[in-house]
Amino acid sequence: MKTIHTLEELRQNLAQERARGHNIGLVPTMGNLHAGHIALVQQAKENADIIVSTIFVNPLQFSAGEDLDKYPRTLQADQEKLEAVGCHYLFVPSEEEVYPDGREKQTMVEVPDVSDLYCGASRPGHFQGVATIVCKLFGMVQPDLAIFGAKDYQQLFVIRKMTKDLSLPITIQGSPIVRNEHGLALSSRNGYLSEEQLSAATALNKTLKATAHAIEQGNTDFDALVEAAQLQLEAAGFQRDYFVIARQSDLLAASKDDTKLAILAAAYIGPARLLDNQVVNL
Ligand SMILES: Nc1ncnc2c1ncn2[C@@H]1O[C@H](COP(=O)(O)OP(=O)(O)OP(=O)(O)O)[C@@H](O)[C@H]1O
Ligand SMILES: CC(C)(CO)[C@@H](O)C(=O)[O-]
Ligand code: BAL
Repeated sequence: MKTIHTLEELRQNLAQERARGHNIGLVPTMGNLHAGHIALVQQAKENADIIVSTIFVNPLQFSAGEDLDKYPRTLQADQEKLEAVGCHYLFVPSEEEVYPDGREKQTMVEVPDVSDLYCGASRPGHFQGVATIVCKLFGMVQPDLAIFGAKDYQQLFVIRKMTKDLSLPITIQGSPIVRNEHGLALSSRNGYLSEEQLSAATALNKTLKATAHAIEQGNTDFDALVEAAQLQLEAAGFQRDYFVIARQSDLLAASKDDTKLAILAAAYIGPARLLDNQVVNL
């Protein structure tokens, strides 16, 4: 695997790959890689000849006071994991390479409406930052295919809409959530938690599954289900962010007649804010 830091070197290498007839799969990350990220690379390998992973802790998607500075940076361990799974290129640009005119002067990409919901409401500007960096990575790598995890369900929705709205010739694939043996979705931010908090955090997935089960059994009192779920999470030691039974089509709150649902949740435990979701198809 070749690690590349500049756009010029990336473009030279990828031009050669394209000239050989290879198509390109992109796996964007913020690093501190775990088995969830490696599954994305594996899926990319099944669908593209050459895999480019990127590591960039994108300042534009962090709000003031968030964990930008303490976000774990573990480049050497990440390189070893990507090498082992057979990734071909790792692109690790500096902030200057990505935002040469500075963050404040960067043209921004804004996906309307959905960017203001849920994670976007808790983290103002977050999805503008995500859409902008992903759009830039698409321009830098010019992949045929890009893969994102279903753990960040709203992010995947935003990226699909951006790709469609901007007519970008890139196939977007989602990849299933990878969990630990107790059902907790793997996340870099799990590393902020103590053993005790990690164990309590399994309530997030349990609560989502219980809510999904109740809906599958015919319960349509979504307001009551959401409030019961929030109380369960609080009893386990979480503090509320959001818990919503949404429609898959536009992520707005579902009504009892909707049949394709996504239960989306974010909650705080200790120093971490965790995300998870459960899809329900009635
Ligand atoms: N458990 C997981 N299963 C599947 N995909 C995942 C998982 N965790 C992260 N991903 C995906 O990996 C990509 C990179 O995510 P990122 O580097 O932010 O990792 P993360 O573990 O989600 O970190 P964070 O804790 O900061 O949210 C995203 O597409 C994300 O959805
Ligand atoms: C897609 C992404 C790499 C953009 O910075 C990030 O939001 C993430 O890691 O999910
Ligand atoms: N996995 C989403 C990246 C973020 O939390 O900013």
